[in-house]
Amino acid sequence: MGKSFVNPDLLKERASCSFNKEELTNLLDGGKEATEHRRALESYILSIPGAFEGVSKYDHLGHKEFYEVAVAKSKKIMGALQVSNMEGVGTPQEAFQMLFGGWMGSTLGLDGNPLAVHYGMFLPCILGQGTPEQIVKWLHMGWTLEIIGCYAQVTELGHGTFVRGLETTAVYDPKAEEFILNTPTLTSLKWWPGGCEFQVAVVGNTATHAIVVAQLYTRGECRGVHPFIVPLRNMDDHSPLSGIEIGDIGRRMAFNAADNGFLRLTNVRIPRENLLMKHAQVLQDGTYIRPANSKLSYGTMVFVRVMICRDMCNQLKKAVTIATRYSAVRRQSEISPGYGKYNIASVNDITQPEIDVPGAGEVQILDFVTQQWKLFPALATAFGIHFGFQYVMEQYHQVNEHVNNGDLDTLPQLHILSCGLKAQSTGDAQYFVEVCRMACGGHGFLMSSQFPQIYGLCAAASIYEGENTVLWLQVARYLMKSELQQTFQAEAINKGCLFQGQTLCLDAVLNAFLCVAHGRIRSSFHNLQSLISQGGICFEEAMNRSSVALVSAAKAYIRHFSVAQFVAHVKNQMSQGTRNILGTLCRLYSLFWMLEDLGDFIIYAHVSSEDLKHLEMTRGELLREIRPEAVNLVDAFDLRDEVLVSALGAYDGNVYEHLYDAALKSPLNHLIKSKL
Ligand SMILES: CCCCC/C=C/C(=O)SCCNC(=O)CCNC(=O)[C@H](O)C(C)(C)COP(=O)(O)OP(=O)(O)OC[C@H]1O[C@@H](n2cnc3c(N)ncnc32)[C@H](O)[C@@H]1OP(=O)(O)O
Ligand SMILES: Cc1cc2nc3c(=O)[nH]c(=O)nc-3n(C[C@H](O)[C@H](O)[C@H](O)COP(=O)(O)OP(=O)(O)OC[C@H]3O[C@@H](n4cnc5c(N)ncnc54)[C@H](O)[C@@H]3O)c2cc1C
Repeated sequence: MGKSFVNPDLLKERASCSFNKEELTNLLDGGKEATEHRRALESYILSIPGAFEGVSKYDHLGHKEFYEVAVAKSKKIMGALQVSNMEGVGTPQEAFQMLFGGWMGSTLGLDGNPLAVHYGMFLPCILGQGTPEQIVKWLHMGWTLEIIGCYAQVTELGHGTFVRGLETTAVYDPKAEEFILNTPTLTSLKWWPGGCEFQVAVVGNTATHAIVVAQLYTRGECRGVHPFIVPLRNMDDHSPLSGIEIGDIGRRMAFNAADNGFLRLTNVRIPRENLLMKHAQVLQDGTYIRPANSKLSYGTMVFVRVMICRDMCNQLKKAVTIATRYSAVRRQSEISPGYGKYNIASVNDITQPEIDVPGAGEVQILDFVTQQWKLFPALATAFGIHFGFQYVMEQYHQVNEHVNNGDLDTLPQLHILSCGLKAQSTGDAQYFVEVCRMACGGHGFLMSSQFPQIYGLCAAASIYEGENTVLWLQVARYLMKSELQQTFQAEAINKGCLFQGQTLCLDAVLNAFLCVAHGRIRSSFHNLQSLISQGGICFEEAMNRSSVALVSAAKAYIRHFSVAQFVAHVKNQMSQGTRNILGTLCRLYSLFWMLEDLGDFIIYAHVSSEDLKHLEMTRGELLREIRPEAVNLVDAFDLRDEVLVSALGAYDGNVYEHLYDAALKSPLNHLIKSKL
């Protein structure tokens, strides 16, 4: 693509860096070896012929062609990974995680990935909900793509959020030792199951099986929702099996490389063994054995919510890398005459051929403080999401181990943390990706910038796996009911001054977030109690009446958690330079989110007008501190060009050449040429 040298503005940005970039990359990866391992895996995946095909290759395709290319390409990459021994760089499972975890998803040059649900949900669901025998039976076929699964998990045309209200039924027939599945109404059609084409087998490798969640009936009694493996297609010719009607629900705002489908089941019979029976069982005679906790069957949702945090972190890192590099290269307007020229002339270590930089008297748009106030909080928030994800992932493993040992005590906390972080990370990422897009002006609106795809993925994640408001209300419900309530009865003590000298003190800031969380929770609790005791209404009705404030309380609780994680990481072992820049980012993260909820900080943390003046001055200082480090910080995310797939965000910063190359791929240009 165009020039082989690096844009001089980016060279200048990279010429001075106050911290060790590689150390920061290692810190994010989880150690030096982890970075090396990731890089080797990336290179391996990218060495598969046809894996990376540049920017905007498929943007112009129609729905069907786009999906066909996506399935063929995914299948090819997966196939290559499975037949190779991966030359000691890792396992296919790790490669799948990389491809589907938001890190390399767009490497395919596509919008989402048609096998993500198969590898990210269908198989984890079997692993989490199946008995050892069921895992042996299904897992291998899944890994090798002998079968492809989709996740008709919950959502129906008429119900998504309210899982208990699903209408699909699975009635046990003890004579045949089979379940009979039905979607008896229009509203009970499974709707949205994603990731694997439901339609006619366009390229011969579409969903063959589904995990279907249905109301289980045995001996005439409804036992609640349970997961079943339902074969969908004849394995020889891929035609739908008897009683199965399947289709595609149409093009969506984004995610169009994956498809979403619908499914009608009419008297579909499956063997008893197709009920995933790790937690609840139906014996041959129809005896029902209850799970230790009815919510254990929601385990896949918990897992996926945790993984969404990682995905959002990766998406935001991409967006902020693209926007920051672009802002360092893009020159527009003058701050004062000659300001921009002076910037370039001051670079003394450019090893590039002499080039004439157009607009050299104009400034890098990254020098506009308003631009910094758009990008740097986004950058800081990417770190915030990263540390939150790390913590909840560890918790997930620990709680899973407890559950496997029969100890369910920590399940509610994990549910709440995963709901809260899923809602916060998707909300923050969606917000900041849009900010980054707008920070790139007109070019950010192009598909070749990659922003539309990234934004679409974040917007979708705010809805799927639990719509965010609903998840915030789960957090709030826990806060209102749990033992924590006792703790929150006591007012958190305001530790006074937010500043130590001129510096925003992280411990004091953390305490201010705690005061806000306590205050919000306490006030919601008192409101709830008075609605119940004086208003004479039940808990649930009182929850609904207070729900706007309850969502704020839940958000304050989770934001305090995230600030606490960030502060804890700044205190970890690392070199002084890296600690300084992480500390600066942590201050900016805290300051940004404090200013977003300033009213709460005034009420509950007693932030004064003096503090506010000081905070605004500190904002300017933090932005000035981050400015010379910004490009180096996004470089430390270590997102290769083939992973970013963006004309605006390439490492070499040759934005205009890449934009031109991408434009030439438009099929309309081929029409013009042929007429000439
Ligand atoms: C590449 C990416 C592709 C993306 C693919 C996307 C896939 C999907 O979107 S799949 C569909 C996902 N669907 C959802 O996430 C539905 C969201 N709804 C729910 O999770 C639930 O219905 C609910 C949590 C909103 C409410 O559940 P319900 O059964 O109605 O619960 P109750 O109100 O009766 O009881 C609440 C009770 O249960 C506790 N609880 C709820 N969920 C869990 C859980 N997962 N683990 C542990 N505990 C859970 C909750 O805390 C309450 O406890 P108590 O207050 O003690 O009663
Ligand atoms: C791209 C994409 C992929 C998907 N993939 C899958 C998949 O593979 N498998 C699958 O099963 N599903 C999938 N889904 C469906 C998804 O899980 C649901 O759309 C989601 O859970 C929200 O449910 P809903 O659509 O019923 O929204 P609704 O619940 O109807 O929400 C609409 C509004 O009502 C509000 N609301 C609803 N209930 C409450 C409440 N109790 N309290 C307060 N407010 C409430 C919500 O906040 C929201 O504002 C996918 C969705 C998308 C967008």
